[in-house]
Amino acid sequence: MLRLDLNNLFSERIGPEGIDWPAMLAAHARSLEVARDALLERKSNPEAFLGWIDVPEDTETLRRVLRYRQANGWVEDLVVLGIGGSALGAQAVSAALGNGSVRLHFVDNVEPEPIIGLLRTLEPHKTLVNVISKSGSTAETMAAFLVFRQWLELAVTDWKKHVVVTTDPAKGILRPYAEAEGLTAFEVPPSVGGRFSVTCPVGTLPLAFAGVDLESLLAGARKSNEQARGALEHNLPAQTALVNHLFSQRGKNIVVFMPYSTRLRYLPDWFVQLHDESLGKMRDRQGNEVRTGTTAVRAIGTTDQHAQVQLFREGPRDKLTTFVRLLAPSENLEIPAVKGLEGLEYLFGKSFFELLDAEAKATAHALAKAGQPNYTLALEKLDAYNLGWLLQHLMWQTAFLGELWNINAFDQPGVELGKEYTYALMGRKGWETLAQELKAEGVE
Ligand SMILES: O=P(O)(O)OC[C@H]1O[C@H](O)[C@H](O)[C@@H](O)[C@@H]1O
Repeated sequence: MLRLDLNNLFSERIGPEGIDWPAMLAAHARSLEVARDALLERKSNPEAFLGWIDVPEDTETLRRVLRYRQANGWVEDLVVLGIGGSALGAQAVSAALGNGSVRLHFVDNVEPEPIIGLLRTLEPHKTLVNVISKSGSTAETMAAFLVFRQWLELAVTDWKKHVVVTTDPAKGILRPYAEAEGLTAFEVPPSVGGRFSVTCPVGTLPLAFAGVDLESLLAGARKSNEQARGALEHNLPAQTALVNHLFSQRGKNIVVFMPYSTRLRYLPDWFVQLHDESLGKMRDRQGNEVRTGTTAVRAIGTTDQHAQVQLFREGPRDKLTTFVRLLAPSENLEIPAVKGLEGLEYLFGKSFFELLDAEAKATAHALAKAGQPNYTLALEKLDAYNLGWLLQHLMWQTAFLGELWNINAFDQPGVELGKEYTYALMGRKGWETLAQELKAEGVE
């Protein structure tokens, strides 16, 4: 169950910047319904990149992923070679819900030392390498694959058994390679963008090895679909999209995303890509220069109360904070009394979850008292169903915002130039002219 607490957005809590929620919801009801209908209408067009809506209904692919997991019980270490949307979802969910049966490692950068260190620890015979790239050509992922491919061939006789590919069904360098070498391969559906791909094999294959209950993860995602299709008063993603929209209009250009959970420590990283890469756009759908976007900032409660809350409370009023809380622990831990530490008697006999929950409520209220708007998404507990629900909720929220802001939330043209400069600096064939231009500009 996902519950929304908007109290710290209302004027009785945060003063003049507060909103009259019933009035705002009524005033924007039509535009939210139009947005929802537009998204549902466009989703049959693969070019609209709305395939993530229906992925949680695709039980056939899920069954194939689970069969592959079943057939590879020998795996003790799974190395994911992927970056951005090809790594962040599986990293967030496995950190939250992985049961440790298989150790997951994420190679999502090209700093050499961590990769060398990982290679030194791995037992090749017990290692499966899942190279994941929607485009099938991302430099970092391909460089890592070249190293791991050679490492396997030198170490084991049947290296092909130790590689599984997740990429576009037709495009890119990886797909023809997988076919030519007869490697097991899964698909990133063409209609699903990387940052929306956690419920397709990009996420579910590593998560199957991490021991995550994938049926429940997808069932939770379907629950969010149900809400997004339903009446506005139950449409939580439309509501949180409206909150983000209203406060971006009030100059809150930063959205802090702060789960009160160490197990959710990588969720903000996944959300940052989803939010920033979807909504930070130069042009609207008609090509007008608009430069939309609010900046997502990672934070974890209670930890970052001791690092960032000073700024969140007393700094500029340029932030909207989203808290994620759990309504119940999966396990709990009692705080014992200790003789001689009577100054801590307020903790004696209490539980860690009580302290976590108190700190979450205290921080949210302290921000509200300083006129800093914040709202809370509360999960019944941290399990696959509720996390799947939250992930799909945040994807819908992002999609609704893209509609409200009249932008394409599903492309990322802004990342291309950096890639082209990289090709030029690395001496890639065909990029010689650009390399010359860079040299003339003092970049080489
Ligand atoms: O999955 P890939 O094609 O390797 O892309 C990995 C990532 O890099 C791209 O440049 C985009 O910024 C991301 O949206 C994407 O998730």
